[in-house]
Amino acid sequence: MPSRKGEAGDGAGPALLQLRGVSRTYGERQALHPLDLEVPAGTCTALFGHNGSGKSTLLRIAGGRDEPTTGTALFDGKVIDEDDPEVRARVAVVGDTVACYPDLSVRDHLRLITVAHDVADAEGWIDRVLADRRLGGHAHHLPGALSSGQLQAFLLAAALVRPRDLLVLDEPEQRLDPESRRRLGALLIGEKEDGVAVLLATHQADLARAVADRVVALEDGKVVASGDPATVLDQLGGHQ
Ligand SMILES: Nc1ncnc2c1ncn2[C@@H]1O[C@H](COP(=O)(O)OP(=O)(O)OP(=O)(O)O)[C@@H](O)[C@H]1O
Repeated sequence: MPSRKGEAGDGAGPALLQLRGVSRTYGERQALHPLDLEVPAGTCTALFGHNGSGKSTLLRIAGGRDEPTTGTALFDGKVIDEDDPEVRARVAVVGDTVACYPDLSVRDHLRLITVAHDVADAEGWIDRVLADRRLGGHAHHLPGALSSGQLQAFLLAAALVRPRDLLVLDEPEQRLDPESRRRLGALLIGEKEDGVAVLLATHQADLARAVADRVVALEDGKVVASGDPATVLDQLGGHQ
């Protein structure tokens, strides 16, 4: 992966991501009740829950794209602020949209990201990430010409051509075919081996079993189960 600007540590110190008493209210709606969550470097936590259970809300806070109504969200010991250059440099977020320029190709988008993050040997990284995501034949296409699964792979590629110590992903398995899903699992295991802290929301129990060290189940914005994947997923019936 492109060299990181910060060091993730060896996992022995405080967790890279720490949420303490974090809640989020939208008007009258309590999307998240106060919760604590820690994701150490080199580990993966998977959020599980039905539509509307609060997963994306939690991910937005963890990625610095939203602020908690109460509580504190810390990245590497500092309050997460999207405008903090360190957060921008070290936290990569894979959401369900990307700010696309309709006239720029897939490769040009990825180039812009590598320039912003000062990545050495950018073209080499871009080629590798495109090939790994099975987008090699689409480098010169415009985003509007991608299928929904290819667009999902492109969103992932945008996070992978840049350095990162925390990777936040919102249902990255959506719209991927079986081979791309298999590669996604292998990718996330590789991220952990590289010392990256991974936080993802998923509806796919198999993915959580394969990559997560911890599963947190949410229901109506509350944590209803938390622990090792086998225990929590069995408790949930393993088929949410
Ligand atoms: N910007 C917003 N304004 C008002 N309510 C919101 C907003 N964002 C989310 N909500 C509400 O907060 C609750 C949690 O939504 P959230 O998107 O976090 O759920 P989710 O678990 O990610 O769902 P899904 O699996 O469908 O993506 C929902 O009831 C939703 O309607």
